[in-house]
Amino acid sequence: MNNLFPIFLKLENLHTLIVGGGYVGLEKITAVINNSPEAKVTLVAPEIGTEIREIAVSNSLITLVERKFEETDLEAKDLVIVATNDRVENERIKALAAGRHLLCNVADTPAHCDFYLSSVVQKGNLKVAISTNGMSPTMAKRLKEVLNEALPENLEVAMEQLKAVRDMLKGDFAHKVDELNRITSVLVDKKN
Ligand SMILES: C[C@@]1(CC(=O)O)c2cc3[nH]c(cc4nc(cc5[nH]c(cc(n2)[C@H]1CCC(=O)O)[C@@](C)(CC(=O)O)[C@@H]5CCC(=O)O)C(CC(=O)O)=C4CCC(=O)O)c(CCC(=O)O)c3CC(=O)O
Ligand SMILES: NC(=O)C1=CN([C@@H]2O[C@H](COP(=O)(O)OP(=O)(O)OC[C@H]3O[C@@H](n4cnc5c(N)ncnc54)[C@H](O)[C@@H]3O)[C@@H](O)[C@H]2O)C=CC1
Repeated sequence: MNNLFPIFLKLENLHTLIVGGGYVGLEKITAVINNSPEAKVTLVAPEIGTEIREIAVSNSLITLVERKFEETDLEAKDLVIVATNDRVENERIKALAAGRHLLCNVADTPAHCDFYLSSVVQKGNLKVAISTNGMSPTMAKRLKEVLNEALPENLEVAMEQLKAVRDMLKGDFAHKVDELNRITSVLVDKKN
């Protein structure tokens, strides 16, 4: 049973702190920017890898802070991703974040995460997020590849057309729902 509650965040409205600038820090900032190119991100670490520096050079919304984490880094942040190679420090940062009611992900310790990052299938406006409840990130990555192949490319056109119908439909909410269900029933009708 997977009890995680999935939501889609508008990271451009939030300020995300990433602690750690190594391999995992790079993975996490890449995931953030690929999904939300206008995300406001501050990354703090004494050693910041060249790939992260390159990403930051071309993105003015990313601030790099080249030193160890300090508690004041949590000020005015909404979301925290902790990815240092110091487990004890990761745990301390998580506790400080919790003290401020900040949502926190600790890359190497699922038990200390308030949220997990997901594997993401993107087709235009469609986005499918996958979680294995932390059981196997590799399975999530593979399923992403399977779904990416399986989902048709023309979904974007279908979504645009449905949006046009949706914008056009007058009447009450129940009527709209009925009409949209009727038009899209072909998607779920069993063959024969
Ligand atoms: C719990 C979670 C917390 C979190 O990080 O948010 C977590 C935890 C851990 N990951 C570990 C390892 C790996 N993680 C990946 C990859 C991804 N990990 C991601 C998410 C999550 N990873 C969350 C659960 C997601 C879920 O519910 O399924 C993805 C989906 C999203 C992302 O990170 O952006 C991204 C795939 C993106 C994509 O490509 O689609 C790979 C594979 C690879 O890199 O190719 C490996 C190596 C192989 C392996 O172990 O499977 C370890 C052991 C560390 C160690 O051994 O030291 C832990 C800690 C532990 O499990 O104890
Ligand atoms: N969830 C996941 O997907 C995975 C998690 N991990 C775990 O993530 C952790 C980090 O791994 P890597 O990025 O490969 O390590 P790394 O050695 O490449 O980078 C560590 C980074 O943490 C920074 N750092 C160390 N102390 C700090 C402090 N006090 N404040 C701020 N930054 C600090 C370093 O400067 C460096 O930038 C490890 O504990 C590892 O077990 C590893 C693989 C996958």
